[in-house]
Amino acid sequence: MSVILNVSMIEKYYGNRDSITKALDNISFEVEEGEFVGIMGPSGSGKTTLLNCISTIDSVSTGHIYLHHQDITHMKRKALERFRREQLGFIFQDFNLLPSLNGYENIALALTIQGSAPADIHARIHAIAQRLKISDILNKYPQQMSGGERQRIACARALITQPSLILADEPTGALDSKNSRLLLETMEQMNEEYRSTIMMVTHDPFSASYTKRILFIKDGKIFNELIRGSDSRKEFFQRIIDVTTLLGGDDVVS
Ligand SMILES: Nc1ncnc2c1ncn2[C@@H]1O[C@H](COP(=O)(O)OP(=O)(O)OP(=O)(O)O)[C@@H](O)[C@H]1O
Repeated sequence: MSVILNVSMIEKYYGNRDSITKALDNISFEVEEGEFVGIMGPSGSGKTTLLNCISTIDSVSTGHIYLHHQDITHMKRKALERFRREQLGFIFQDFNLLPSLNGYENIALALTIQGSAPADIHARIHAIAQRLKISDILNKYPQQMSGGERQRIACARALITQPSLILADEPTGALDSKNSRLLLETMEQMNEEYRSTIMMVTHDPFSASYTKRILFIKDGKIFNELIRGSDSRKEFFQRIIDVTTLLGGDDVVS
């Protein structure tokens, strides 16, 4: 397997000389193509900052991030926009679907912007919709969908351009347990069937147990790493609970 993402000695400071927060403190790791990686850690530990630096929504203070060996920390605005559109897929807690477009149009948007032929768009959407079991909600508008349906449309939208990397920030945050489970199974399917490389920030050990590897962050540093290996999801869940208990903070479940 080849390394797709290389995060090298990144630091991120917020604020000014009077009040500085070191949100990321010398973080380095690699992600291989086809991995499903979880990022966990207490509130304020730097999880979202890390994801935002990888997605280029935020910039690093020092260090480098390479995607497919391209340094994404030093790109011009136009190149950045293109990079995000073509290389990344996003799944957010609040779905971020456009309310004036139906499910089909929301999924199609990136391909339409890229100038793909309508017949090609149609074929790709229907293939993905069948796989993710959303064919019968493609005509609905976001306000007519349940939270779980919206999030599955968001997954299809993230998949449709076959991005190098899918970034998810607390994707189950607004879902009940049944829809969380459905979404996580969808993401597992995206990872296993489409070989999508996924990074997911979560504070929830149940969600994290669907990943194959977890990086735990504390005070902006990598504190621990868990690899699922041949563990069942339940066994992995228990190991995650052990680390979150050790880590403290808000990740401890009672
Ligand atoms: N725009 C900003 N300006 C100043 N400080 C910030 C900014 N964004 C984040 N921080 C600080 O950086 C640190 C890391 O924040 P971050 O949002 O990455 O944490 P997190 O692990 O995602 O937390 P949570 O689980 O609560 O979402 C925190 O101390 C936070 O207060």
